[in-house]
Amino acid sequence: MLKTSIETQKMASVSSLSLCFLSAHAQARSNKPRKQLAPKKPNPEKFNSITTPRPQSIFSLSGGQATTYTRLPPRDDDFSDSFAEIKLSDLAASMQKQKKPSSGSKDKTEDNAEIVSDEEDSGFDYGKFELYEVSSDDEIDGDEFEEDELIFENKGEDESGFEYKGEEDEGEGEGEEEDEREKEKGVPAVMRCFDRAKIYVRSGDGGNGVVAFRREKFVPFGGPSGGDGGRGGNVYMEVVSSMNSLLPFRNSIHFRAERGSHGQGSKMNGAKGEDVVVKVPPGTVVRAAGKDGAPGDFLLELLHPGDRALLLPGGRGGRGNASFKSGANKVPRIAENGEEGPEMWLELELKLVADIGIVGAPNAGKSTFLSVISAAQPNIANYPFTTLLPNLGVVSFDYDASIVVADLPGLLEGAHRGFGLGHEFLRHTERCSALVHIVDGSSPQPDYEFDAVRLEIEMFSPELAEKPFIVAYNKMDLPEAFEKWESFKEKLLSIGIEPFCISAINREGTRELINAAYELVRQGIEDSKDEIWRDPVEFSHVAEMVKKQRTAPIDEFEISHDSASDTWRIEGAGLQRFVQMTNWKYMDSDRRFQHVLEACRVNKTLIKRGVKEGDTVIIGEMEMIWHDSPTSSGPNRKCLTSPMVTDQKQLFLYTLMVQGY
Ligand SMILES: Nc1nc2c(ncn2[C@@H]2O[C@H](COP(=O)(O)OP(=O)(O)OP(=O)(O)O)[C@@H](O)[C@H]2O)c(=O)[nH]1
Ligand SMILES: [Mg+2]
Repeated sequence: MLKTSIETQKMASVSSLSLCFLSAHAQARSNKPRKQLAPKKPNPEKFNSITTPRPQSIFSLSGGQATTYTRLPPRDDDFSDSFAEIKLSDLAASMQKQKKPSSGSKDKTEDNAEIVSDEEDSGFDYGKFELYEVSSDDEIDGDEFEEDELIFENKGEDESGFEYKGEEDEGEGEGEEEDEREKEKGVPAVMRCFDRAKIYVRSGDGGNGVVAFRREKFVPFGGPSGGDGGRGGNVYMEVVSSMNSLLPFRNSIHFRAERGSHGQGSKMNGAKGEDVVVKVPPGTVVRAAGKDGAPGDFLLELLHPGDRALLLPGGRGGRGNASFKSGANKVPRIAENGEEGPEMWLELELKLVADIGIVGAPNAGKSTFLSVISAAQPNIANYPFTTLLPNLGVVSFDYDASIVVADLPGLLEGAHRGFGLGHEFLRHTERCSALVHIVDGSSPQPDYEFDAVRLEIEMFSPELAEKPFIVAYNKMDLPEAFEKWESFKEKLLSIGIEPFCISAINREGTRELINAAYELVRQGIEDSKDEIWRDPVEFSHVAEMVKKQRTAPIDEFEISHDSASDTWRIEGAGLQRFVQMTNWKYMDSDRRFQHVLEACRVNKTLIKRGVKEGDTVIIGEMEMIWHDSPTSSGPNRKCLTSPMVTDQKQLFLYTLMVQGY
């Protein structure tokens, strides 16, 4: 609705700039500590760790379809063929077959026979494999196995988790998008927020200038003395080394700098608004928020602690009437509003800056390894997916040599397609110079587990698969791991990889392993010596971009016409800024506004385009009515004649309303 009273209109225009903010919502979820189980019985026999490590050559696997890794059946054929055929859905079917008879009176041997016959079609004996695992573990440590078995049965029944979810997602192609959404919802908030955040930043508005005149004893005509408003606070983004996730942005997503103080009499300028500094962890990528789920434009990448970028400069303070004094107008009754501070929604993405990434299947001992080589204290327990978020640890080698090691959640079949947790966090290894691949030696098929994880890495990103890596065969203190070490080693040697064997829990072989990994990192640094001398990064380009937009010439505008509503819309950053800073409260503002419209040829262009009496003209947030001559305006309306306009049509300004009210 249009208001017609000029006074109320003016008041409205002053307080008109309302902004709508999206509200973001995040709920905290407690991170309940899980029960820690006792380690398995150690093998009294000692093992010989390999002490002549060599950086591994790049290993790439052929094959298409991802496969299960920890629960793969024994295979006698070529592994690359098998990858193409194994389906998780087959596995689930066989697991269900296996469960049915167990509730009845059949014994294990009967179960086994039934499953074998069922799998004659698929060609893989998953059920048999599960039974094999039961009996083998049972022999070693019956009590402990019961817990393991329970966990995997629950998964089969879709009560707890990840594997079964993967099986559902595998389903029909048409529901893929829906599945993706469900999967996204299924991830706990703490995991979603670990490395992604959406925040709102706004720099401070400039303070308003004021109209004031010096009135002192013996100074009867002291002249204009209205001070300028202070500049609004800036928004900075700074990298702090103490942060290693974006989780703090779950609680606070709005960052607004303070507005500048208003000017005062006696030529007192307003104070500058307080800056706001958004603190982010090293490795944060900043993008402008995209629309409709599309990724926004890349803005910045902040890698090193201490990096500080000016994102949004504060708005300029409005000038007071002292600044408008001139030879022609010695008593100016005009002052400007402060410039509005720019605002932005930003998407933050964290890619951890670590030198080494520890990858492997769930429960392989990755966190245990990190805990023994560094001071990090990740959760360690005898079940898969103990680690839900990446852990970082710093390993020192010398006075001045240290590396950052990242322990990632376990990788599951289909991780590259988003199953399990690995996919969420695999990208954190993109900045690593090398990988340490931990293989659980006590798993039934360590070599298949190794192949499957390698395949997942390759499917996720070929660049990642090309990074140098070291293979560590863990849990050598356990008899079952010790037995399989020789065959595992042989297999890897046959493809040109020299594996390490370690017992992370006993700290055996771990020092040699991390030294070898450090050697890889050092070598990588040597190789890319030239690249390291990066040019000093220019972080102010975002602020420059914003400034450029805001200081666009006032005579650059576009006019669009809607003939249905007789509305003319004038778009131009410079002109809009000018409108916003015009303080309609003061007498001379209207006159100045008319001058500017004439000078930048807005009136002429409108006349040329055929504007007529009573048409609505919108510039920025101001809505005005066009009158062909001063006399055609109503009695309540104030007509302003510009000295530059004589007998032609003029745009007479009435501050009728401000959009948004
Ligand atoms: N016997 C033995 N047990 C080990 C060894 N290393 C780790 N473990 C045990 O293996 C279990 C899993 O260890 P974690 O370090 O949590 O394994 P992880 O790879 O981080 O597991 P996720 O975080 O679930 O992916 C724990 O019970 C550890 O105590 C080892 O060298 N020997
Ligand atoms: Mg872990």
